[in-house]
Amino acid sequence: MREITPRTIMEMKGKEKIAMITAYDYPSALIADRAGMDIVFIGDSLGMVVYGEPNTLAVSMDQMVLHTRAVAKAVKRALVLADMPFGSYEVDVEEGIRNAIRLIQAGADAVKIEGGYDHKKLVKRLVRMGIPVMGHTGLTPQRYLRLGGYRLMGETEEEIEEILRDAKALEKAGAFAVVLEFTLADVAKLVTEEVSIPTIGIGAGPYVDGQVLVWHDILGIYENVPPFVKKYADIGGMIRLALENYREEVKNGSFPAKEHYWEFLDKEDFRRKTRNVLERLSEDD
Ligand SMILES: Nc1nc(=O)c2c([nH]1)NC[C@@H]1CN(c3ccc(C(=O)N[C@@H](CCC(=O)O)C(=O)O)cc3)CN21
Ligand SMILES: CC(C)C(=O)C(=O)O
Ligand SMILES: [Mg+2]
Repeated sequence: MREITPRTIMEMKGKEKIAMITAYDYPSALIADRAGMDIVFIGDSLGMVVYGEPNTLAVSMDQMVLHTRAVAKAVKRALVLADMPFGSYEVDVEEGIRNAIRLIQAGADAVKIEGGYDHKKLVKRLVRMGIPVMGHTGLTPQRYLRLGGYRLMGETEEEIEEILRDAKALEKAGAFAVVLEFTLADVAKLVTEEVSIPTIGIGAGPYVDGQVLVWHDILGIYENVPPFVKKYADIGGMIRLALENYREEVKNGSFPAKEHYWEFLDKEDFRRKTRNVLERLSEDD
C-alpha cells in the first residue's frame, strides 16, 4: 500500500493543493515520486509525447498496461493513477470494468475516465468493487474529432452546464476527484465550489484544488506544448548538447579515453596467447 491514497487526496481539498504530474516510464516515475508529487499519472497523452501520434485516439490498453507496470514499479509514496484509453470503456460497462481491472493489476491505485454524466453507471460499479475512479471534464481530448481540435471550454451556457453536470454526476457516483481541462478559470472556480470532491486543473486557472501537467511539456522535451504550459527546464536542450558533445568526441577520437577501456598490461603475454589462438583456429579448417 502506498502512502497517498484516494482518501488522502480527498482530505486535501481546501487545505493543501494537490500536485500531479504524468510519467510514462520507470526512471521518470522514480524522480517524480522522490520529488514529492502527490499523484503520478500514466496519461493517454503518452500516445502523443512518447509515441508521436497527433492525438490520443490510437492509444491501446496494451500500451497503458505496459507503461503502468513500469511506473508502478518505481513509485513508493505517491498515488499511481492510470488513464482509461479511448475505446476501453465506451462500448459497455462490462468491458470498462474488465479494462480497469487490467490497469489495477498492472499496479495502478486508481483509474481515470473522460466524461462524467455519461459514465455514471461505470463509475458506480468500479467504486463498489473497490476501484477508485477520477473523472475528467472540460476539454476531453478523446472527443478530438468531434470538437475539431483542442480548444478552451466553458464559454457558452451549454458548455458550463455540461461541465457542472459531469462534475456533480462524478461526485454522486463516488469518484474521488475530477480533472478540469482547459476551461475558463471562472468555470473551474464554480465547479470547485459546487462539488465536495477535489478538482485538479490543467489550463483551468488557480481556483482549483490541484494542478496536473504533462512531463515532457514542463521539462522542455516536447515541441507542440499547449498554451497553458509553464516550462520549468530545458531538458531537450541539455540532451541535444550532450549528444552533440558525444558525437564530436567519437568523430575526433577523444572518446573513449583511458578511464573508459581496459587493455593487457603485459603485451608479451597477449602476443603469446594470440599466437596460440591463431594456431588452433588454422588447425580447425
Ligand atoms: N503534450 C501534451 N500536453 C497536454 O497538456 C495534453 C496533451 N499532450 N494531449 C492531450 C491533451 C490535449 N491538450 C491540449 C493540446 C493543445 C492545446 C492547444 O494548443 N490549443 C491551441 C489551439 C490548438 C488548435 O486549435 O490547433 C490554443 O491556442 O488554444 C490545448 C490543449 C492538453 N493535453
Ligand atoms: C492532460 C491530462 C489530464 C491527461 O488526461 C493525460 O495526460 O492524458
Ligand atoms: Mg488523458
